Amino acid sequence: MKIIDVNVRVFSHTTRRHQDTAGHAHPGPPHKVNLALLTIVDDDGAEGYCFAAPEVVRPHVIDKFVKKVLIGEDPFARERLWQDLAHWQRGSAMQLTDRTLAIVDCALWDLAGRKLNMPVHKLIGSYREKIPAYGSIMCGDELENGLATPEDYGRFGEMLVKRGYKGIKLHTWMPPVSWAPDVKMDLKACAAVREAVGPDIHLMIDAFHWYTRTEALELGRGLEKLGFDWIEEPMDEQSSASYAWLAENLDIPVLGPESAGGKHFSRAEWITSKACDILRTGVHDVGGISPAMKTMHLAESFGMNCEIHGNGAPNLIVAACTKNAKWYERGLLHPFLEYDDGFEYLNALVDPMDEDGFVHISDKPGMGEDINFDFINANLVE
Ligand SMILES: O=C(O)[C@H](O)[C@@H](O)[C@@H](O)C(=O)NO
Ligand SMILES: [Mg+2]
Repeated sequence: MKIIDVNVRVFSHTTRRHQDTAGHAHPGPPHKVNLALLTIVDDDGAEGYCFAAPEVVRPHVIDKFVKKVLIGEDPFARERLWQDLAHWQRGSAMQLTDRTLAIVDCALWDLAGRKLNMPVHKLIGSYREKIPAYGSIMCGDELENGLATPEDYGRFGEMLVKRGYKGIKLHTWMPPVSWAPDVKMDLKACAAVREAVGPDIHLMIDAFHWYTRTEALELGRGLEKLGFDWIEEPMDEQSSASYAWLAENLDIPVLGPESAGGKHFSRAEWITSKACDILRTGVHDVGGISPAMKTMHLAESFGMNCEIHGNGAPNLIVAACTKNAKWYERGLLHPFLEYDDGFEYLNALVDPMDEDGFVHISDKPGMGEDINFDFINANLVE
């Protein structure tokens, strides 16, 4: 078996999610955005797919790196192909990113599953068929009755509990919100949600990513009084020493890193430097399902949980195949958006959640995405 082609289709679809200047999502009017579908084809005609931001799989990256490594190779040689791509990163002038490695790794897993008519989580070795989800709320905003006040967060927390969530994570207010960041307002929003949902719902925070050590300490101490499960990314994750200081000075578990580079290698350093109590990984953060699984196993070896960043089929697969993730991050959520409406390019949600707050893992072949190829091919932009 050999890979004979790697191609990218860019298509447009309609969404009400808009990105702010920090890359965080907020609701807005329907608008068209572009998305890419990477396809890897082998000489039997089997195909594997993965969705990506178009710039992550732009022609330069595909032609100069991905095709050079993959074409002519065995599609089942995922580990060697990942290692080969990873070794091309250093000389790529930062053009070959972990995001691209993630897309390629996922598409290779998808090809294997579709070819063998097996779901990927069973190829890897399934641990569970369903997992509890926490509702991951969008960053705060200044929209009337949106997420503009602590009371807005409290009301939305109540709505999420009624939907079945047993855990809720707040992303609080950050620039470009005019008056953000503000530790005291963060704590007011957290207190309003705790008041609204009661003591038995698990609560977490993912705060402004650039607080100082003393601001993060003030936030953490306040969360301890509110019985939060963890504090996430309150400071720049490029300083693991700051997180080691914070973890030393707080009782509430410190979780990370999410956005720090370095794949599973840097996450090993976060463990040995005691920079976190709960580790974090994410398929798109560490370069694919394969390195995300390595990160989960690394954490397990140290008796640690590792929480997985982000929604979507690849992250759900990692959660399905490991014991030491407590949650699936379902989101991002907002009072003005109906998450269960899904997307035009998928015929079904990849992460349906029952009324008890469990997301059920698909047994469809591959990554389990029911892709609407007719929609994609009818909305190509390039
Ligand atoms: O834009 C981001 O930083 C992410 O979407 C982030 O808001 C969210 O996914 C996250 O941090 N989850 O933990
Ligand atoms: Mg986060």
